[in-house]
Amino acid sequence: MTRELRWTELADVKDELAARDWFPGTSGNLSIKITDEPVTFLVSASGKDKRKRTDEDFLLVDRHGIPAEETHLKPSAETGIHAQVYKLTDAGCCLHVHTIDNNIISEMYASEGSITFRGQELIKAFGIWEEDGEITVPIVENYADLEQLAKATASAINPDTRAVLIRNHGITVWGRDAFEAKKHLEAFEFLFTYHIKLKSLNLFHGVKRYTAKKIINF
Ligand SMILES: CSC[C@@H](O)[C@@H](O)C(=O)COP(=O)(O)O
Ligand SMILES: [Zn+2]
Repeated sequence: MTRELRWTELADVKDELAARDWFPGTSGNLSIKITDEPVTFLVSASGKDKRKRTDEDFLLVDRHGIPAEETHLKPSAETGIHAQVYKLTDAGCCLHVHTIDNNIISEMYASEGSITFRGQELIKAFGIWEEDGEITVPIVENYADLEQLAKATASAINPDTRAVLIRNHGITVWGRDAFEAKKHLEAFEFLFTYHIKLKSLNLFHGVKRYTAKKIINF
């Protein structure tokens, strides 16, 4: 596929995620691989309003995340994380979004260092078809030093990893192509929202039961 087609593909994904309001306050970044050897990829320019579609949304960078061509554009501040994902996985596209739900999950399970989902139909979106299939998302600290953050993300990635949560920051998720990366992102966000809602309901019913018992006791 030509670079122009890949650009359009990534711009279309960006529009779809923007329509979900997954880029608040210029947060988030996206990339798509262009060549394999050596690795080059298009990455979103830093600080842009990702809801807008322009000719300056992406720039080409090398495997280290350094611009591969003369440009006045600055690659995303988190390009180093994308570079690690391309180095360590078979990813063809990598997406990073900040949502309230992925932030809540990252904070709830930060001390455990990961969250594991099981018993959910949507786990099949990750190509896991076993009856008792499960998927684990590692959680790393949100280091202000972006090189350290990229290293922490890299060390959390193993062959089964499809995404990494950064504590109170967001998710970085990938797939072999743009379609798969978006599918994985949507599936993870579904699992996060489901988990938070179920936990809130349990909490609510727990409080109600507790209150009822107290009233009876009085
Ligand atoms: C404006 S808050 C978000 C940023 O600090 C960063 O985490 C982010 O996701 C976007 O950075 P960017 O450099 O535009 O790719
Ligand atoms: Zn971010």
